[in-house]
Amino acid sequence: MEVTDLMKRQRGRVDCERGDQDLAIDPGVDVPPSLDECCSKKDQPAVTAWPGCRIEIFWRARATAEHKDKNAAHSNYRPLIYLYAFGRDILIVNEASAATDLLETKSTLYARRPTWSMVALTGRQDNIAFMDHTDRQKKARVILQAGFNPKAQRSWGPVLEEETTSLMLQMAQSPELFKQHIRRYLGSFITRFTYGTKVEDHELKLGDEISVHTQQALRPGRWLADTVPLVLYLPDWFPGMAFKPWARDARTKFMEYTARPFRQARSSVVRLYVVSYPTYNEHDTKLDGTEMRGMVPDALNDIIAGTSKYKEEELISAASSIYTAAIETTYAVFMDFLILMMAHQDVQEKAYREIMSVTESTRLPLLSDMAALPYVDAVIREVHRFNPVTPMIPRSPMQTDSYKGYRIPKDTWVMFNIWAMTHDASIYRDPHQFTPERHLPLGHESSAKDPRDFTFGFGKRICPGLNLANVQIFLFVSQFLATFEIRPPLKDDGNEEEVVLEYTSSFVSVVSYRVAEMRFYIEPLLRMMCTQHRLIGLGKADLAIISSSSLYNAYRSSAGKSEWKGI
Ligand code: HEM
Repeated sequence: MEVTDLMKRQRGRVDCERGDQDLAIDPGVDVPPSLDECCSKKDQPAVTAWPGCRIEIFWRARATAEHKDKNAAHSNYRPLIYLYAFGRDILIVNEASAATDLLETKSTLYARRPTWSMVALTGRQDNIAFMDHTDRQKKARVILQAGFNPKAQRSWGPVLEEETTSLMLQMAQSPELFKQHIRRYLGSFITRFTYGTKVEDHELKLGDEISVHTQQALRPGRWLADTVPLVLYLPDWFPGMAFKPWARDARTKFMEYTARPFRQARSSVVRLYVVSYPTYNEHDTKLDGTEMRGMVPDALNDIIAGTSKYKEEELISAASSIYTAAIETTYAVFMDFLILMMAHQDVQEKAYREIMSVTESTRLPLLSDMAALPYVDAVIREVHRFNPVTPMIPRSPMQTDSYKGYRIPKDTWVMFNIWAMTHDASIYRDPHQFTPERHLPLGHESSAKDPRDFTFGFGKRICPGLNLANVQIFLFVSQFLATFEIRPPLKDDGNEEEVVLEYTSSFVSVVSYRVAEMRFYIEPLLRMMCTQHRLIGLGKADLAIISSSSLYNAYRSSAGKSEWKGI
């Protein structure tokens, strides 16, 4: 059972033993109910746990009082849950106010991630997301934030607009390959942004592989080394040590993926200097400029010229942290959006009409249209809320802490349950309903809290790529809606299938669907129709307006076969 699963589906009976110590509790202060009481009360939301683990449910009385409103049926979460599992203390924080108290008010204390043995074994120790909150980590974050912030967006925003439009065209030409098109679009933009180079197919494949490795490395309970670190000293041939060669392979691939483009960018910067300044040495401060543009070559320029406040190692950390963090999360949001639109045709239609009222069917939406598309923005917020793609944010206090009378020992894995926060009925009425309208102000009622305040994290380690993510999601969503209609697959009797949503329980979570994945993912897009006024542009400089009805006819005549080239 995964922690993410545990938190999303608190069903079934508690399977627990009484622990011999109240590890996280200061005696005499607001003592929680005993385990026997937790396990025997019928009205308790039962918690599924790992066999043999001890479990305490904190603040039962307070939580019960708070959940008395009419949405209480949906609020199955206690504010804090303590688990002892995998040989460590785990505290699950379900309540938004507790997250704010710990991660914003005590932001420095909680600015650390827990340690995973597999992070170092797979070579991710210099990745911003897993490093301690050191000077190097802070500076690497600043490099990323500066690259993605709204000011810098002026340079990459137009490029992203064009690349999104090209993606729409590619998807219209071969809709059955839509997943590959989306991953290539995400991978190619981020590589171009980071290193200033084009992404090759084998690099995309490698990038996908390292993303899978990262997710596997982070799985709680999967690795014996997380629970028994001593096994790290056993030889490979020892029974149960198969994870070691796996980790070595993951590490080699990760190094290949991150070190090679960095070295390439570096040697290109240096080469240029050597040509421009034959007497060049690395400490030459007269150097300026390189033809390669991107976060790494630009920063290297300054570092080599001695005009930067950053070191090369900080840049390496920044650059090597981007790919998995950016691609998997954004891809998951795109997939959630497609599936949710398939399930909610009325929402799709409303958003489409709003877009058409702004673009008047003459062009695809651009970033300058963002403010004029409040319903599209509401749809995006609701997609984030409905299935936060990083449902758990892990942190660990640097020192033993005390919170509302409870002791949280140093090194406890504190898991912030974002899913519970975005499904808290006291913040979002009918949280299990997909309702974009909740994000629009109505009369005197203000709109619901922006779920992105939760889904991008908190405090000192808030996602540094959130501006890029917001911009890219807006472009994808608005251009997709302007171009395509997303419908469920057809059953044998010709009727549309009912859409039943499920979730994957991976570290980055995606809404999935009960029918076989291929059929589910491909069919709705095979049935894409560009209706009369939905037009596709090829990019600003070279705008080709294609009659959408001719696209549709071409599609019909080819009966959706993969060899169809569209236009
Ligand atoms: C929808 C898209 C995204 C979501 C939902 C998302 C969410 C998150 C969350 C929840 C965290 C942990 C924050 C915390 O501990 O409080 C995080 C960290 C991070 N994200 Fe994102 N992210 C997204 C896109 C991106 C993009 C596009 C980039 C880079 C271009 C990025 C780079 C990072 C990095 C480097 C970290 C680690 C920060 C640290 O530990 O200090 N993310 N993200």
